Amino acid sequence: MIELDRAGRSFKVRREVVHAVRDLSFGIAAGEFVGYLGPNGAGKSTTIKMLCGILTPTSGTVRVAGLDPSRRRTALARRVGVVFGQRTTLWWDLPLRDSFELIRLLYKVDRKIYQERLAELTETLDLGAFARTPVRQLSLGQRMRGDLAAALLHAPDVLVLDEPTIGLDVVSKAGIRDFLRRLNAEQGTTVLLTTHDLGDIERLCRRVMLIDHGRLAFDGTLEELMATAPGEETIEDVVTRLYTGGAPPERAPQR
Ligand SMILES: Nc1ncnc2c1ncn2[C@@H]1O[C@H](COP(=O)(O)OP(=O)(O)OP(=O)(O)O)[C@@H](O)[C@H]1O
Repeated sequence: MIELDRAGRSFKVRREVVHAVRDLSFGIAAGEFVGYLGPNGAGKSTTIKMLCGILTPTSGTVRVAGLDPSRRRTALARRVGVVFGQRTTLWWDLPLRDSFELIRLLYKVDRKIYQERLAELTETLDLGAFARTPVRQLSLGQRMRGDLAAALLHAPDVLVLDEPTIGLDVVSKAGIRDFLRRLNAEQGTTVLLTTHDLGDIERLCRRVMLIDHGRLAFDGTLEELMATAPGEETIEDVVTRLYTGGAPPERAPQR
C-alpha cells in the first residue's frame, strides 16, 4: 500500500543543503498499523509530506496505493486520509457538519454513502453533541474527533496521522486510540501513525519504524524494539537509547 525506494528529500537553505530524508526504503502492506517514531527534526513530517504529495522527493521513488503522490495528488486524495494534529483541515467559522458537507462535495462522495458513513462516524466518534458548533468553539479533543471524521468521510484505504493525540487528556486519548484500533481491525484501514506519545505506539502498533537524521534506524515489531536494549524495561528508556545512539537514559537520582 505504501512503498518507498531509496526516497530522499533535501532542501537548500542559503548555501547549505539539508538532507531531511535520505535513502529511505520501506513497504507497508494493506491493513498494517505502523508507528513512525523519531526525535525532533528526524524527517517524519518530510516523509509524510512526500506520502501525501505535498513534497516531491529529490531522489528515489514513493508510491501510495500504486500512485506517485506528487504527480497524482487528486487521485491519491481519494485513497488517503490525513490528520495533522497541530493543524485543522476544518473550516474555522463553520459548524462541524457544514465542513463535512463541503468535504463531501470536494471529494464527490455519493450522498447516500456519505450519509451512512457520517452516521457511523458520528456514533463511533461521539460527534452528535457538537455537530452544529462552529469549529473555532470546539475543545481540542472535540476538534480532533472532527478532524478524524473529516479524514475518513470518503472511506480512504490509508490513514496517515501526524500526532493525533497531542495535547489531549487521558480520557480523550483513550477514546481516539480505541477508535483507531477498531478502524484498523474492523475496516482494514492501513494506518501510519507519527507520534511522540509512546503510549500511542505501545497500545496501537504491531510494527514500529524509527527514523533518525533522515535515515531508517529501526524497523520491526514492538517486541523487537524492546529487545534492542536489554535491561531497559520501559519503551521510553528503549527509545531514549536509540535516539541517543546507545547511551543509557539519564535517570533521576535514587533517594
Ligand atoms: N521546508 C524546509 N526547508 C528547509 N529545511 C526543512 C524544511 N522542512 C524540513 N526541513 C528540515 O528537515 C529536517 C527534518 O524536518 P522534519 O520536519 O521532517 O522533522 P520531524 O521529524 O517531523 O520533526 P518534529 O518531530 O520536530 O516535528 C529538519 O532539519 C528541518 O529543519
